[in-house]
Amino acid sequence: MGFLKMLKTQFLCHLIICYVFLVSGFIINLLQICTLPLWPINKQLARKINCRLAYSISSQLVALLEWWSGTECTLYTDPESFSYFGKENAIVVLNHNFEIDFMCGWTFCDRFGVLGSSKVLAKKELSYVPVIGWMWYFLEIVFCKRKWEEDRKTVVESLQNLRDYPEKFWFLLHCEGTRFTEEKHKISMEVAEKKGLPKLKYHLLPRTKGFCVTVQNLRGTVTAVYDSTLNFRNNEMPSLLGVLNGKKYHAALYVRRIPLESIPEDESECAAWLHKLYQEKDQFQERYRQNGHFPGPIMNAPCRLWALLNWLFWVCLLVYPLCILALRLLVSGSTFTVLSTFFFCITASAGIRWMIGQTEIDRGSNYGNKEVQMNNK
Ligand SMILES: CC/C=C\C/C=C\C/C=C\C/C=C\C/C=C\C/C=C\CCC(=O)SCCNC(=O)CCNC(=O)[C@H](O)C(C)(C)COP(=O)(O)OP(=O)(O)OC[C@H]1O[C@@H](n2cnc3c(N)ncnc32)[C@H](O)[C@@H]1OP(=O)(O)O
Ligand SMILES: CCCCCCCC/C=C\CCCCCCCC(=O)OC[C@@H](O)COP(=O)(O)O
Repeated sequence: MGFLKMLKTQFLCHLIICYVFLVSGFIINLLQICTLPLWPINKQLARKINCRLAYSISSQLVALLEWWSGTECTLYTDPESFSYFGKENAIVVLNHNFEIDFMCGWTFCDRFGVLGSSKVLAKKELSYVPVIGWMWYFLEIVFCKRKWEEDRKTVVESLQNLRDYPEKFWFLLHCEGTRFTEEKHKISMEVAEKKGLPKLKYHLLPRTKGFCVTVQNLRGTVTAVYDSTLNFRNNEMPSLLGVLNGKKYHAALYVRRIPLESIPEDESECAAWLHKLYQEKDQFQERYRQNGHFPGPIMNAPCRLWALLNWLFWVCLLVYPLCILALRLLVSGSTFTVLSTFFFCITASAGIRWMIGQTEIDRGSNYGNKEVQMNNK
């Protein structure tokens, strides 16, 4: 094992990375709070500032993926679609099988300059996660409880809010609503059977309501749907802990650009359209499993230096005071100070472990684990 590779597995390195992420994150959350008085005066300026502040947080995870773990993210798409990326607002439909799919998504957002403003229909629980969840309030992320009767009003309102957003954005939808597990897959295929829909091998049955309402409310604001299918080479099952340990993964993303005009306006036709889309996605996954690549040429979307520069900036700013503090602590010799610092570090580590746990499928929700009564919603 090379020295650098060994260094990346060291707990002390992880502690420093997490410390930088947490402290910089809290500083940015605080700055975001400071923008509150600006919202009623100049909403568009407040939004633009918050996009830049959010970039400073989310790009740290991009830097971790690209520069620390060296993960390769390959983009399969046609040149025509490629020419639109980053130049228009779009709805991204992505499969939800991997613990780091959000990091790969963010990486592509960064490559096309829409990372700060990227949006998602996220489960409400994520809004309580420190740093990222709090940052999302200021980005006007759309949250849902995954209970349609309760969500309908808030989701529509949040989507309508985005109609005058001043920055180009991608709106991410994991239509499966939860991450793939064998158990959830079995149950969702029972639902598919009852609905007379073809079975899917690699996806859960998509929930159509969120997609239809998004298309309805963002018509005229977004111009296309990016049907995106993600997989990893050699059945890799990547994790955030793996990335933190410097493990290199190989992601492949296949993107088809579908103009929004071609998506039916009628709700049941729109739902049928989405089911057909997932049947096609399933075939793409099958081909990837068999051939090791997606259809379409590989397009070169190079990673940018900004994520790394932002990360280095925070490291320089925050690691020096940490060293001074540690040194002072050592020379102070006060048992009380040493013990309280020790307990503070343990609590912070437990906190960060809990945050990482949010990305782990084994600790995922029970949503989709039981079949919801059909026609009961
Ligand atoms: C060039 C590069 C291109 C792309 C780059 C890629 C990506 C980058 C883009 C942007 C990045 C931005 C941000 C990323 C950062 C972080 C994101 C991370 C994660 C957050 C994601 C989440 O939190 S996912 C969870 C929350 N989101 C969703 O659930 C969305 C999908 N869900 C819906 O749309 C739902 O409809 C709903 C949530 C709106 C409502 O939920 P509800 O449960 O009430 O659903 P439904 O009413 O729809 O469900 C009932 C219908 O489902 C049938 N049913 C019943 N049981 C099941 C079952 N077990 N499985 C499947 N279906 C079932 C039931 O029969 C009902 O059917 P109907 O026909 O009657 O509707
Ligand atoms: C710079 C390095 C920083 C290292 C430390 C990182 C600490 C962790 C940071 C952020 C954790 C929160 C990330 C939130 C994104 C998780 C997205 C996700 O995948 O949510 C799952 C949801 O879709 C479905 O949930 P279920 O499958 O129903 O359950």
